[in-house]
Amino acid sequence: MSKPYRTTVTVQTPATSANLGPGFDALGLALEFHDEIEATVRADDRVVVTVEGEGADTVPLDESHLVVRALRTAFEAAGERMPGIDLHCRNRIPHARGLGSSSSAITAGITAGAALLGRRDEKQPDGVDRDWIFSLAADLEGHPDNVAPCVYGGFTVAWRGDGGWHALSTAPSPRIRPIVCVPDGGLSTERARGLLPESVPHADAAFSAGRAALLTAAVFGHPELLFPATEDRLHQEYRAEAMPESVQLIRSLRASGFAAVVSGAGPTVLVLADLAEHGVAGAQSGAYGDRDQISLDLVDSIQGRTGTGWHIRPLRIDQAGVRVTSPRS
Ligand SMILES: Nc1ncnc2c1ncn2[C@@H]1O[C@H](COP(=O)(O)OP(=O)(O)OP(=O)(O)O)[C@@H](O)[C@H]1O
Ligand SMILES: N[C@@H](CCO)C(=O)O
Repeated sequence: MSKPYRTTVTVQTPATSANLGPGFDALGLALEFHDEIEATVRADDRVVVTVEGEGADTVPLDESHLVVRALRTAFEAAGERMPGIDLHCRNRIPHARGLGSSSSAITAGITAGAALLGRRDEKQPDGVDRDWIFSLAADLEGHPDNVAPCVYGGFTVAWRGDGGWHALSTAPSPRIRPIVCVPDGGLSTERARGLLPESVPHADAAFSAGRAALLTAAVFGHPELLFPATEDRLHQEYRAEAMPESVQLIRSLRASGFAAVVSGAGPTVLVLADLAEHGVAGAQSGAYGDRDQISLDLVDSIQGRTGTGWHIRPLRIDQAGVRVTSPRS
């Protein structure tokens, strides 16, 4: 017999940027802009989907909708029959741009399922069972580097080992300000993964392992090392033919000293700016001057290189990950 479900839940999920240069399929960062879904149990068995914002004209509204698949995954994992549901999606994360829209949809659906089922982790202040959600979401996505920051927030390292998926989430240095340059056109992760070779030269693998290790040090205490720490030889060049403008922009930004990388599978370009480097006196001691003004100056400076067709946005790092905003615990 099925449990009595909660009737309505609202869930927010952050955008994410994966890879961060050398951390292919492992490193990720949660960004402070969010999708939101509201799921309400219906009296009948129907699933009714409505969408506003990004993807409203393109995503399917039937059982193949990614959030619905994720909801179903949560109910099946709990051994429960999924009830009929009214699902309303407010999408702000653009699709197929390298900002983790699919991980956001998957995480939102599984979290809503967990909340409707009344599943809780009593060790967490907000009761959200993030480990359970992360494990199911990483299985559905197939790689964990967007899902981990989406679920846990902050800067994450994720991997698969004994006992399944694992992730470590930590707060990066407050000196780091992510700035995204989002183009109008998209590129699916599936296509971008199809461009990767079966194997890479040992020297390139060694180079990338070293840079990924350096990046974790840069993110925590040494943002002045972000420029060398974001060099990659595992994926960006192999995918260049599918996003020539992004690769061109990265070259131009790096030539001017910006730590610029492809965000996720692209084609968005992510700049990891060190506010101390671009800021005013006192930056090293933690007083970075007017952070918002520095960000605007950086945007101006980046805009000078992009030309039209790019949306440039300074963002804060989301430290919370997925949230059940209603009902609150
Ligand atoms: N909110 C959503 N609702 C339904 N489907 C979605 C949603 N978000 C993403 N999708 C599906 O996922 C696809 C995009 O996923 P894809 O993995 O290609 O890119 P991404 O997740 O935006 O970028 P990346 O993985 O590089 O960060 C969309 O085209 C759509 O099919
Ligand atoms: N690591 C993934 C991130 C995008 O989902 C990739 O680059 O294919």
